[in-house]
Amino acid sequence: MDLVNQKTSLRRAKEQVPPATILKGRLQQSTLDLLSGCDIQFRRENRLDIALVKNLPIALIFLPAADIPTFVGEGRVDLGITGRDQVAEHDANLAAGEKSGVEEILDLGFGGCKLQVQVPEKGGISEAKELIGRNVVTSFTALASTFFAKLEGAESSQSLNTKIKYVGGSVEAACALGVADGIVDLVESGETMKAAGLKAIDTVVTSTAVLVKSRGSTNDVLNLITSRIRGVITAQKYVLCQYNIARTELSTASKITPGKRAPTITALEEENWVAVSSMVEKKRIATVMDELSKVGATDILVLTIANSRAD
Ligand SMILES: Nc1ncnc2c1ncn2[C@@H]1O[C@H](COP(=O)(O)OP(=O)(O)OP(=O)(O)O)[C@@H](O)[C@H]1O
Ligand SMILES: O=P(O)(O)OC[C@H]1O[C@H](OP(=O)(O)OP(=O)(O)O)[C@H](O)[C@@H]1O
Repeated sequence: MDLVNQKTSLRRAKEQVPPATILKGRLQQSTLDLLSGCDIQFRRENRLDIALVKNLPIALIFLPAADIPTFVGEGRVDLGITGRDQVAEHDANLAAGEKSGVEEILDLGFGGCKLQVQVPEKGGISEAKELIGRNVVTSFTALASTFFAKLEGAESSQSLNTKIKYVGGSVEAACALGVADGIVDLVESGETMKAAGLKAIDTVVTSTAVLVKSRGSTNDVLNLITSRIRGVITAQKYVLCQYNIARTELSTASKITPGKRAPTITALEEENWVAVSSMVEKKRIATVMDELSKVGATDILVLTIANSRAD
């Protein structure tokens, strides 16, 4: 990668367009989809980790998920998208009493995984406390140290008996290679863990992708982007449910579909009947439709929400 060009364009972009948002790696595709839903238009040159947005005064900087909390925390960029696990690791590295510069604004709902303590399936260890004083390998040394410090009742992670060792990747191989008695690693589908003959015995952090901002940072563009992202996330999470119901059953039906604030009720030409329109969480919609049918709702329709501006 041409670092000189990259640094120069980064400097130029920062001078021209201060607010920036950043992303790279595993969470990238979902993030790009999200930005596209927000109508944030940009063209990324081949091999360049910075892109100027065409229709807003911002630059996007593509960085590894683990580095994003540092850049956001130090106020070098205003907004970031990364895993909550990475923010937690960054924060666990802060000195005692030091306040994190990273503030979570929004759970983005994708990139779900868990940072878990894992041991060999056939090794006889079944609780994390049995690893005290032994070797634990991880890429998340700060979170693992804090976790075992708590288990040990240690004053700080400096006085730990458990030996926490860092490796950058293929953490799951550490037990089989005799480097570790247990590991602390991310689990999504669980396939890597299973293939390595490991089992999870505890959870350190549950994570999803989050939108973070630099603490105290606020400006119109930042608020605009946050509001657009919130709108797209809400639209993805909810559907619009419409149905007709006899007025006598309205209060029962409204309890089934209370909406985000309240359902919209419209009178029908037919006396004593109303039409109801309400946002319902997508994952609950089948059950909600069953319940509505049971209380006599008719013409139940479910509509996709393309976008939204709602809190
Ligand atoms: N199965 C998974 N393994 C690792 N990370 C996952 C998984 N599922 C979701 N994530 C989230 O993605 C983040 C990792 O993103 P990151 O871009 O650093 O990793 P990557 O995809 O390995 O890319 P890179 O090539 O830059 O290392 C994690 O911190 C976590 O929040
Ligand atoms: O539960 P799963 O769906 O199997 O995903 C979890 C695995 O994915 C990640 O590794 P990655 O593929 O990023 O490679 P790495 O081991 O080199 O970090 C993570 O460190 C786990 O090993």
